Amino acid sequence: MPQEASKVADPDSSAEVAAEAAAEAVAESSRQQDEAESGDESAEEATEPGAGGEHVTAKKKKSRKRKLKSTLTGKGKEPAVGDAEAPAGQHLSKDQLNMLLEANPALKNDLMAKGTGKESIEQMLRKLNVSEMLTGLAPQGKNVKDMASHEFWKTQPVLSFDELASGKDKIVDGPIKDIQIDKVDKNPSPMYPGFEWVTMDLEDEKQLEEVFDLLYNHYVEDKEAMFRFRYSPSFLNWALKAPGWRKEWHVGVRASASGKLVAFISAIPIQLRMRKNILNCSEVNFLCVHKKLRSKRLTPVLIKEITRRCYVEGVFQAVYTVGSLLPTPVSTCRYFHRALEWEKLYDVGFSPLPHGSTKKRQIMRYSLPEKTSTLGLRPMEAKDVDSVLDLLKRYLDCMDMAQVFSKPEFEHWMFPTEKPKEQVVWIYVVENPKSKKITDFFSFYNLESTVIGHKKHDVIKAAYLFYYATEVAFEKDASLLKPRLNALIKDALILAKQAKFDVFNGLTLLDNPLFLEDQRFGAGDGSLHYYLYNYRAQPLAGGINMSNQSSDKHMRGVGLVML
Ligand SMILES: CCCCCCCCCCCCCC(=O)SCCNC(=O)CCNC(=O)[C@H](O)C(C)(C)COP(=O)(O)OP(=O)(O)OC[C@H]1O[C@@H](n2cnc3c(N)ncnc32)[C@H](O)[C@@H]1OP(=O)(O)O
Repeated sequence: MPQEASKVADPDSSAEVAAEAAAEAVAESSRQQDEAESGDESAEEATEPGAGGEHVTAKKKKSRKRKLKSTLTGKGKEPAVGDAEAPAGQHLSKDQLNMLLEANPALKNDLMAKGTGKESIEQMLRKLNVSEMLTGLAPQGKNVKDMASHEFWKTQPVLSFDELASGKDKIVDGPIKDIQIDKVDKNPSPMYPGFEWVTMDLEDEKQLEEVFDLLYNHYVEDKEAMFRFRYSPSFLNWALKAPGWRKEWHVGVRASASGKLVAFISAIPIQLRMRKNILNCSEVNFLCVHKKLRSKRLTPVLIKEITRRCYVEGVFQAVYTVGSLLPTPVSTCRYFHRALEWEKLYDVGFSPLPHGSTKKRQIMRYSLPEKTSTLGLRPMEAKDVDSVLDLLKRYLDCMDMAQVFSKPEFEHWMFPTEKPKEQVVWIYVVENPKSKKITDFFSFYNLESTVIGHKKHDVIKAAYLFYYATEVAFEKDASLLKPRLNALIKDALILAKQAKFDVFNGLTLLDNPLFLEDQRFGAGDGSLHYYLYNYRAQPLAGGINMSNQSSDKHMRGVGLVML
């Protein structure tokens, strides 16, 4: 699952969203400056990482680039970004504007931070265009593309910004495009000259290591490039070989001359329930392009190829998560982080020292008891599988969107029998001491982040909250759920600390808003957008309110945890 590496938002900033937008503006202007300074030629030079002995003249490179662009986009020329105007806010009714604000909680916050007090939010809204409204990044609109500027995405079967803006109540859940399997191309799409497609064989440790290396050096970073996800080979082995996995869905690109792996995209099959409909779906993840091959439009080629490989297998829908805004999220969740080793997180720049606080006070704030307190809590055992799966299924039925777990899938994800080199997932159950029934469970997985260029620490060890469920969720008295979840998650924090994790991360999905604040999770600076491919659906609650804060009034839309 992919996403943006998030860290704790600085609570001292007057409006974190505005700060985030400003940081993006700086990054954008430095990027433009870089481009202006480096010129086309050096960018060309950069397109062949590790291409070893291959000798290509600058002229040849230019003509190759032109040829490529037309082959890959199917057009001779791509219109410049921003050629087409998005519909202006003025065309929307008050109801539509309100609906947009509701669909995009970050926006209101942003407008309030930017407002002069003279204009109402509604007046400010009317000055924006639709895509700006949807993104919540309105004041930095130049970083946000409207639908027409998404040269690739506007050609794909995904919900457009305008469709959402024209009224979410009008959206009827269902496939966008009817795919005729016999018309699907049996051959891979054309690849850039000098590069070639490869189907990675992840049963081969060397090839698994190659994927690890690519991601280790080039995968998702936070906005300031301080941290980069470090998915271990054991993790990748687990994530990419879920029941029903297909080798053909582990797609790589190699530089022909050197054989170096320079790009990757993957999918695994899942059954996804969207409200009442069950979709035979693929979950797309680990899209990565070598840093020196960026902005060459290799991504659309990779996406088209994984799409083709899914279509060939009769899989016509997909789900994926991305940290950045594309057309058009079905939901958006926010990252939250609970410090376990606050001082280390402070040292590496992950957690700020709030104004007026001291290091000592922060360490105290995040201290935890040595021992767990839930009666009957213990590591899960093989004999628990059926009861825990049953509990999880009933709990996930309370969510609008969730994976439909088969027993082998449940075992793979939460109780793997194969013991990897590095432990990936932890799972605990609560057994009622009298009835011996399993009443609750929780799980978390291990995903480290590389600390880029730090003298003292090279890695942050993060536990990510995975699935959990409790019988209390089905009690008539809804007020019982919050204390129960708080007790369980507090124990999860204690166990994660015992397992030497530095931080415990979670999103605003499932019922998480019921405990994030009480368990001292801090809001992160990253969001995670959920997307569906070839499926139109009314937006789902992502656990955040109009001010982008965790909210128990906006829960139970997203029940799918992606890695
Ligand atoms: C039925 C089966 C369907 C299967 C397919 C379902 C869809 C799956 C979709 C994939 C789900 C992946 C889930 C994950 O793994 S999300 C994790 C993505 N990986 C990273 O962030 C790792 C670090 N970054 C990189 O490796 C590169 O920056 C990437 C590869 C992200 C973009 O490389 P680059 O910066 O060099 O761009 P380009 O010049 O090649 O291409 C530009 C075009 O690509 C669009 N773009 C940029 N980033 C993403 C993104 N993360 N998802 C979808 N589209 C993206 C962009 O809007 C533009 O299109 P348009 O705006 O002009 O239209």
